[in-house]
Amino acid sequence: MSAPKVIRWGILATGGIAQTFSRDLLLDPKTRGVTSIKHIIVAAASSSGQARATQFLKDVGAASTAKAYGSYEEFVKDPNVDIVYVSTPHSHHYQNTMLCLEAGKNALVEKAFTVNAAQAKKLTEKAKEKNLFLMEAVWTRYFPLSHYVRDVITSGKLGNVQLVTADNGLCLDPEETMADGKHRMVNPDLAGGALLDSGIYALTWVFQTLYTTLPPAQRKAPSVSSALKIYKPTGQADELATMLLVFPRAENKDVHAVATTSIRYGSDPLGDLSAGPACRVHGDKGEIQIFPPLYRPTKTRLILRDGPIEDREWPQPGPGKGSGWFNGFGDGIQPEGEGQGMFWEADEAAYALVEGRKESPLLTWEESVLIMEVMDEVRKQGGLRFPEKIETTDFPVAL
Ligand SMILES: NC(=O)C1=CN([C@@H]2O[C@H](COP(=O)(O)OP(=O)(O)OC[C@H]3O[C@@H](n4cnc5c(N)ncnc54)[C@H](OP(=O)(O)O)[C@@H]3O)[C@@H](O)[C@H]2O)C=CC1
Ligand SMILES: O=C1OC[C@@H](O)[C@H](O)[C@H]1O
Repeated sequence: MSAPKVIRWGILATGGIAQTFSRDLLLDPKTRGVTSIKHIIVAAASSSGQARATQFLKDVGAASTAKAYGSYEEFVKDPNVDIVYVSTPHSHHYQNTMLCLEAGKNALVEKAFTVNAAQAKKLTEKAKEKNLFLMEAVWTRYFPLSHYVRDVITSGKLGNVQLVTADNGLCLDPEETMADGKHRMVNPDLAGGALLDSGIYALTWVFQTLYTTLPPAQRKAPSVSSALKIYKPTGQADELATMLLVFPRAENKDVHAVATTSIRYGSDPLGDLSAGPACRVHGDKGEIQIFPPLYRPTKTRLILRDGPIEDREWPQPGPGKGSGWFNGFGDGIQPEGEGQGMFWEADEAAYALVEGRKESPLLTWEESVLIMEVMDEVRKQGGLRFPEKIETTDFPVAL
């Protein structure tokens, strides 16, 4: 057996998700049956200073040779970095990713990809021009569970799919946990709000069941009707979004989808799945259900009209510490012994680098841009625009 190909990662920003991702990245890939690749972290950068980056590298268990940078600009020049994981708030993704691409670095960029579709398009154009890999880090798409659900749909088991409902409610109390309005979830300067933070997962389920499952030539953009509720304390970010999408299909087979998201109510208020599925894909021969939370589901139920009900559990492989979660509110959902599951997206990026692919078929550039277009339209219908300096496609802009 040949030695695994080593992918050298650089981590841009040292916040909550950077820590979770990095810990997952360094778990032994063999624990999930992956033998052809291996991830290492060779550098990290913090805009808060080099000491912060040094501490981060230590905390996540990177090798002592990994380099710590106190500036993103210096970091992207590091010749040892194959790919950068961009983990700043939404507001910064465009500037930070453009910085990486201009410096010739491949990039895996946290969700939501950018603030708007124009920025997303510019990034994909730059990646094309520079012949670089670029992917939006919607980790859920790369889970074995998501592969299974897409396969159920493409196999025709459900018949003609007619309706998808998907909900991602976070069950947080923003007045209590984000009282000063500065948290990235509600802060307009960081492009906060339910839609970009959490609505992206409801849309992910709608898109990966109704759009990704079609051959590219048959994919068509949906129409969008929506309503947003503005989070009053910060005034320029949403706390609740409701979206009705209609995907055009030939022969009167248009498919409807309802995607909902909220910071306040929870898809699984008791945290024990008692509220039932958070996504239902309804076909004329049956349905598949995905249980919450939609960003990290671990249970599916297949109900066919002429077959038995099939429940499946999808625990994440480990060995994780079972500790905590990364949204800063301490609501840990990672069971003891499991990894978080962020390694699947890292593996997908690594395979692409090894194979020379510039994008992933599981979330193409075109689809990321289209989803941003849908969220643009939802914000337009809801009268929500962020400050100009984070909506702009100008580069570089100091934020
Ligand atoms: N995939 C998932 O499940 C999750 C994804 N996310 C996504 O990850 C991204 C980051 O979220 P998260 O890690 O929770 O955020 P944090 O606030 O914990 O971290 C963001 C980091 O970005 C850097 N940063 C640079 N400029 C700013 C600024 N002006 N304000 C705040 N931070 C800044 C800081 O790192 P430094 O000082 O080192 O430069 C900071 O620690 C978002 O896109 C979010 O949607 C978040 C949670 C879960
Ligand atoms: O991406 C995310 O997924 C998990 C949530 O808890 C988090 O707030 C969000 O940013």
